Amino acid sequence: MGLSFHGVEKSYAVYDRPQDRLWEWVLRQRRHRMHVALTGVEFAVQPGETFGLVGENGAGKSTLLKIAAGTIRPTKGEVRRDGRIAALLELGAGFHPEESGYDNMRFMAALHGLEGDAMSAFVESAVTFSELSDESLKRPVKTYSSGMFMRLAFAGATAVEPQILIVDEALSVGDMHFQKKSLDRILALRDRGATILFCSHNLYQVRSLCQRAAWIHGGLVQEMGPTEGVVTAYEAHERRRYIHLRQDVPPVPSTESEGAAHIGSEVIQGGVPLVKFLSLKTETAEGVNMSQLESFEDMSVEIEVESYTSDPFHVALAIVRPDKDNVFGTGTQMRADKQVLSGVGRHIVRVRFPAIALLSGKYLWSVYVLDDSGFQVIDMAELIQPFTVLNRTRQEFGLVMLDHEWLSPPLGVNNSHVSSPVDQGGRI
Ligand SMILES: Nc1ncnc2c1ncn2[C@@H]1O[C@H](COP(=O)(O)OP(=O)(O)OP(=O)(O)O)[C@@H](O)[C@H]1O
Repeated sequence: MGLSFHGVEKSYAVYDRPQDRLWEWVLRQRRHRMHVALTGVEFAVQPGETFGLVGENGAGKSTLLKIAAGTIRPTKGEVRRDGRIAALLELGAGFHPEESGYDNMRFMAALHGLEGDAMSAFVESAVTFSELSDESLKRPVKTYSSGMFMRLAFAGATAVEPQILIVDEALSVGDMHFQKKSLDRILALRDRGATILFCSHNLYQVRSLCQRAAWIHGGLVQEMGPTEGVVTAYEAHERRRYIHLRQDVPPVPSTESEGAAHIGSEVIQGGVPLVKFLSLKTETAEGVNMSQLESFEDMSVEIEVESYTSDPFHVALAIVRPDKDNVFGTGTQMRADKQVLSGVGRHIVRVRFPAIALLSGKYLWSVYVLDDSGFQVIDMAELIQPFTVLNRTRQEFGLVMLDHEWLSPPLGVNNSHVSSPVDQGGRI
């Protein structure tokens, strides 16, 4: 069923100097030490499931993906794959640089065992998806820009409908238009029941795409289960690591202009975003963009974006703590009517928070512009417009006021002589 790992372990032989490999062979004397990159991996991904892998650099994710794809063998244990597999790893690594785009697609088809009409259909499907011109496809691939190269590689890798798909940061292939196209192809495969193993440093994408996830740490599966819990645990670990490394916690922008450093297209790979975040404005009875507000005030938020395309998109926003914990996030893709925005020009999104239930503390905003699937981030502005909330009217503490009701003792009863089992435990 799908893809499963049984007691998988991978160790690499590490040589201090390249020549030690030769000396070891000549002298028949061990000149290496073993580095255990992965151990005790045991889980299964079901058909139709998208399973995420998260973890810091060097944790062992790529090793696990390569073992899943069959490009390297585990030292111990085994992987079972039930179905045709496509791996979007090291895209284009098998290309012959001197050969044309067309010929490389024919080689790929031959590797899949395709001949005649089936080969022609494969090549046709791949070159159409790549959107490369006939002239480009006749040239050797070594003359391609890296974007063109990756587009053809992605198109070829997904031209045979896979039942198992291994994806490693492949969603950052090419420009925004192609990234969206690639993501749509992956989502379509998922909807048709493919088993997907998805590895990314983009935790937003892992959260939105994957039902379950594993956090790999030091070659071990540190945590595994429903995505939200796993990613949250990993984020908490990363924060602790960051604080430990930096000693002094990085300053959170304290003014709007400092916050703006995080805004904009530099976060987008491949150029200018097709929809750009412009501004966020908050309003309470006290005024606009107040840096301080009271708990339980009515507040409205207005976000302005500009679209340079007629493609539909969504806008999401989050209230965030300075340590980056999300307090609350929502987006137009979560509205009951799932209404998308579309059309070239400026758009305004307004949200009202009646009697906002934030308690005393410092908060910031994060805004995301997303494609129509709600997965791909087109533009974002994180940790902007800090504001402080003061809770002057109530004594409850914490981040937010939760609706609650005291059930015992009943209202208005003087129970000073009554003791319940809970009271005996010293709690109320
Ligand atoms: N061919 C190799 N020879 C020796 N050690 C290796 C080899 N490939 C990977 N390693 C080591 O194995 C460990 C896991 O590496 P891996 O590439 O799987 O990590 P990763 O989680 O994918 O990291 P990243 O997020 O940076 O891609 C690292 O310590 C790495 O140095």
